[in-house]
Amino acid sequence: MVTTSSLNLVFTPTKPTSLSWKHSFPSPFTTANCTRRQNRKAYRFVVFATVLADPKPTVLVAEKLGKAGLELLKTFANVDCSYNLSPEELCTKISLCDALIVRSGTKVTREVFERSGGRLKVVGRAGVGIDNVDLSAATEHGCLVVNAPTANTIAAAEHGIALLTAMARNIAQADASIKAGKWQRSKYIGVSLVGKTLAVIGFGKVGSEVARRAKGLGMHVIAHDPYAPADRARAIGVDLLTFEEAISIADFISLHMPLTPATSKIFNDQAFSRMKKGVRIVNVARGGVIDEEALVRALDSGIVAQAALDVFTEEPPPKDSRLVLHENVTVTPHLGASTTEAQEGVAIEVAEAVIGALRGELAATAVNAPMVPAEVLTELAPFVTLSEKLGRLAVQLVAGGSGVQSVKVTYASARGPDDLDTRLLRAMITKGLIEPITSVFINLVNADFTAKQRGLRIAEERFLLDGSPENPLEFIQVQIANVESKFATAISDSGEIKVEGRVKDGKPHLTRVGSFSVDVSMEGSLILCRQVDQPGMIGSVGNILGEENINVSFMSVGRIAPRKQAVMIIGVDKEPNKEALKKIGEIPAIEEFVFLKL
Ligand SMILES: NC(=O)c1ccc[n+]([C@@H]2O[C@H](COP(=O)([O-])OP(=O)(O)OC[C@H]3O[C@@H](n4cnc5c(N)ncnc54)[C@H](O)[C@@H]3O)[C@@H](O)[C@H]2O)c1
Ligand SMILES: O=C(O)[C@H](O)COP(=O)(O)O
Repeated sequence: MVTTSSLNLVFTPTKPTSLSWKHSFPSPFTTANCTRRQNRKAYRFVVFATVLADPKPTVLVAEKLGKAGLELLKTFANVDCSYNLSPEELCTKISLCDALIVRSGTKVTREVFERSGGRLKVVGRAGVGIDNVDLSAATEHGCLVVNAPTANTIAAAEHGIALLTAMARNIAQADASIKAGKWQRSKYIGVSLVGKTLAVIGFGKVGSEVARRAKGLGMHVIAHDPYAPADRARAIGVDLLTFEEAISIADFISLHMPLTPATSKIFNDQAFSRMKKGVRIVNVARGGVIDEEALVRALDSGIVAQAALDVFTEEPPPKDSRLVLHENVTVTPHLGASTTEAQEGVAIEVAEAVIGALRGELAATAVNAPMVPAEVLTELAPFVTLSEKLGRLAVQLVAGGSGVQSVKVTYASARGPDDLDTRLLRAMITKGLIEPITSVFINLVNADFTAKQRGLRIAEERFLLDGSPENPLEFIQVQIANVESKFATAISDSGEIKVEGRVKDGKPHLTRVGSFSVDVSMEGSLILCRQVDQPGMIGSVGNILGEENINVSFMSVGRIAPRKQAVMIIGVDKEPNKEALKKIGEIPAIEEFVFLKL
């Protein structure tokens, strides 16, 4: 069975390679089972290797982080805690940093990535919302973004409930009144929650915890979330409705979705006009999901009786903000995640993720890389190495390399397409294809972007084999179409450069070049020769290399038939000088040859 898809990945590196892994941090594959604090079974990601001159990386912590997280970071990195940096100060410092940790108060803009000069490898968001990080720019610059998605969930849910109850009983206003010397019992009559309908918009981690707690208060809870599984809602006794249905029947609305282009100002004049008169709104998500001027109009007209807000479009909001000063509005300064417990948890969660990413380990909380289950990664590890080497080898066979635009990758496997996740392999082939001909560093994050930018199209094919699906792959074939080769032998009968490899005893092997079957371990550097098949060839080439003190690690000959043409592959420990290569080319029986670095 053959299926085809074009390159559509965001992703990358993995195991150290001689080009990309020059520091002594442990390999991602030997440390894959890093411990995570909570709920970490789900997914891990292959991140990347960094090239660091200083054995210790530098982590810039730009906002206050819990002590335990800082201590953890200090065991691994030089930690620079510089709070309240101006945008310009951040951009100036960033070129000296391998990682940056922020909360919601720091805008990590495109300029930050540009000014990092490629050194910034990971941005850690000590919290959930990543709307303050320019994810596209991070991806384009191959910078991983990780967050701390679970440690502040309960704190945010509790804050939502605190605002809900405080708003319903006018706690903040009554407190201010009594402190101003007044005693206004009839002014601050509240409303009851029991039996009222609460619409939770965004039924994720925080939303579902709010729903659970609101049910405990005797409320009827409904929710809207286009992506939430119905069974999760059912399990808590919550009906999932459309946006219009949910907002039109609710007495209270609590917001818990991320700020995205789709949710920006979703609560606008039109939405408010559909609500029940006297509705009450809580927002501990993001200020930007509400059109704040429209909310002021809705409060003035009485459509919205009260609002309790922890988040604002601009933080801090302007001192004269009509919304903040409105008598029916209760506000807190983005305190949802601000409990001692949550901040310690978030700090550890983000510190672990950042350290793991800098070590090149598999990170569980990446937000701009594809999710690949840990067990898949472990199984595919040797094929990951093979993929990169095949890409690296194939592109070096192209005459003038940079004209590569159309690549076909064939995966031969006894597994069905659904049982073989090839995203990692495809990215490593991309890495192998692009890195030798550019100065671009390719990793899990930017492989897709870089390939697209270069107009490189990678089509994937599955070749379904009979037999046991125990081994994920039998072989991988990389073909480059519409190019000339500097080693004509690598061109297959159908006109493409073709190389094929397999994993043998856990090691990558080159098993085909063009139409020739070969079998060599893919290590170090290779000399590929096409020659007339005759005795003494191995000795002739070996002598020339010996004279230059170049160690030969292996030799392999593949031939069509005795005394006809053969392909000889010689593994060498270092690059022969020009003179030695010239002498090899002058051996009469050698028709063509090429030197390749793996
Ligand atoms: N105030 C705070 O201090 C604080 C603390 C934690 C989280 N938050 C914010 O709360 C929000 C939720 O956090 P979380 O941890 O529950 O995230 P989450 O990813 O677990 O949940 C978000 C949910 O929103 C849903 N969603 C996406 N688009 C939607 C749309 N158009 N309409 C309705 N639902 C939509 C998603 O499907 C998801 O289920 C985020 O914006 C986060 O930044 C704020
Ligand atoms: O998205 C979040 O995690 C919260 O908004 C918390 O933000 P903070 O880290 O700035 O408190």
